[in-house]
Amino acid sequence: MSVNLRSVFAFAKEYHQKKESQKDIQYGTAGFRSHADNLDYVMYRMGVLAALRSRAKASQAIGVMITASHNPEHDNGVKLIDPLGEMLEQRWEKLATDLVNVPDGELEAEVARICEQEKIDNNEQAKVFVGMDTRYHSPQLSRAVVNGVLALKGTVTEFGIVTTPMLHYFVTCTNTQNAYGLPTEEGYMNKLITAFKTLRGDSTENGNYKNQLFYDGANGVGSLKMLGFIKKLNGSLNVKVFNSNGKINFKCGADFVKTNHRVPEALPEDALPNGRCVSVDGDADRVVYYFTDSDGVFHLLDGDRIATLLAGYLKDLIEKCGVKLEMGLVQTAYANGASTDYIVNQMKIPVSCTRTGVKHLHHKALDYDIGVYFEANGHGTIIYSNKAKDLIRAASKDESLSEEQRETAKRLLQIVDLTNETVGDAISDLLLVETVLHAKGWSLNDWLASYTDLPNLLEKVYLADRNVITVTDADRVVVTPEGLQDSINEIVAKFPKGRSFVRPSGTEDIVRVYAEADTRANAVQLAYEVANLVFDRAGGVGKRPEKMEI
Ligand SMILES: CC(=O)N[C@H]1[C@@H](OP(=O)(O)O)O[C@H](CO)[C@@H](O)[C@@H]1O
Ligand SMILES: [Mg+2]
Repeated sequence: MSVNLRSVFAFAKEYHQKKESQKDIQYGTAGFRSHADNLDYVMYRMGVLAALRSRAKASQAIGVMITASHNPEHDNGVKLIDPLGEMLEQRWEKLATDLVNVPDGELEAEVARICEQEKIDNNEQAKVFVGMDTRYHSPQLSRAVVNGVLALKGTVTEFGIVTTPMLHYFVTCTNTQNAYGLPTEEGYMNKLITAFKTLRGDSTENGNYKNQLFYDGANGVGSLKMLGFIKKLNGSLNVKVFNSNGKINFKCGADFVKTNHRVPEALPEDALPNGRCVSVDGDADRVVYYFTDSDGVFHLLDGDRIATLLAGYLKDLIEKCGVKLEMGLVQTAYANGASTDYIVNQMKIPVSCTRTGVKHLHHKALDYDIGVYFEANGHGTIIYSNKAKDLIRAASKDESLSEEQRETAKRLLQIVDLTNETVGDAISDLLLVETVLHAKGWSLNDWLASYTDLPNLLEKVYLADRNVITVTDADRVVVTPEGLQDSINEIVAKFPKGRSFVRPSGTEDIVRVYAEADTRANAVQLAYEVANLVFDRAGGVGKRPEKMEI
């Protein structure tokens, strides 16, 4: 079979045209994201690119996930998954951006250019996996991706509606010849549930830990899949699902809860007070915990908190079974300063800070034998090196160790199985958190007591062009406009424990302002001053940023 690149253009011109009015878009923090109406040609071209990527990677499977995660219902998006389940290599993000932005008439030449540059033989097999979230426009956009792959004579496997982490998992399983697990929904669920049940044993309650979880599915694929899990969990974890049938992410989901610092709509009455609640986002790769206490006060346990809980527990198990492994924790600048302080000074675990976006965290976490990485918004996982897995496996069989040490090593092996190492996975993460809370006999209040968050705020500022702001040093320092960083520093210096930074979002047309300080009033004032400074110095549009309620 020989592939005629002209057909890529002919197909596009006939069925997936790019209008001349389409503005350039960029492969951002998590792929392309936009209003669903603007995405047909983007999807088609990403199908083309995925086929090319597969050929460039010795015909291994490449994933294409259609989702706009935590964005509103009218948005959609697409991200590519590399052979080992990682996010697309950054060099190819640039190719993706170039391919999407050329006019139809230049498409054939652009594809030829990529083939030449990347030494791609279009007669090789191309294998592409496609998955989508529950948005009503996802099936239609999925057709466009499939057509893109077929235009290049690749083969497509459609997984239908799946969470983003499930598709990452399927890609990894396939490319490891099933060593990581079976690339089916059944295989994924069985792997997690078997490990979870083994870790939990017969008792489902322990100390302050109660076997009842309230689960906000963000009206997305996360609710659908959790309903499937519940059947297989057989009561080993009681989960009450809510927000399973409405508008995706609307007044619910992990992003809503984290950003607004309040419970989602439709929280069941029996979750109050003190019920253990959890929210995932629209594609179920993020998770946050929360509860409302007897005085009606809301408490959030976010990604920073999850990272400390999991890392602390792993550290204890590793020490107990006596294997020598270096563990590290990776955060972004959005991590609460109190969490970083706690990890470094109390837990004595090394911490690194990377740019926003899990691909950066994941990459850094690979430097450790065991790398725990989480964004504050609840997106993260744990990765275990082969060395770590080998040493733990050897310890589980080592007759020179005590029975207790061997059992601890076995427990660690189950924890490894319960982790979706390919990417942050809300369901796997929550099963890990439940396992640790259960083992410790902790309520959420016990967990909350480990450290106290600094009051913090995340604000949005609208600019004519958000890209006038460029940043460095893991997003913490503004490079342009010149002088802006000095002015931010002057404001920050006025607030005890003050910290604030500014960066353009990679998923929305906004600039984000983060602020934290010793009191809520100070954090609010700091965010307000920095947001207005950015508005004035960087070309703000629309209404000036207002002061958030205290
Ligand atoms: C402050 C924040 O939460 N930013 C999020 C958000 O990215 P932005 O580039 O900030 O829009 O979406 C990303 C994808 O889900 C996620 O990785 C990241 O953490
Ligand atoms: Mg998401």
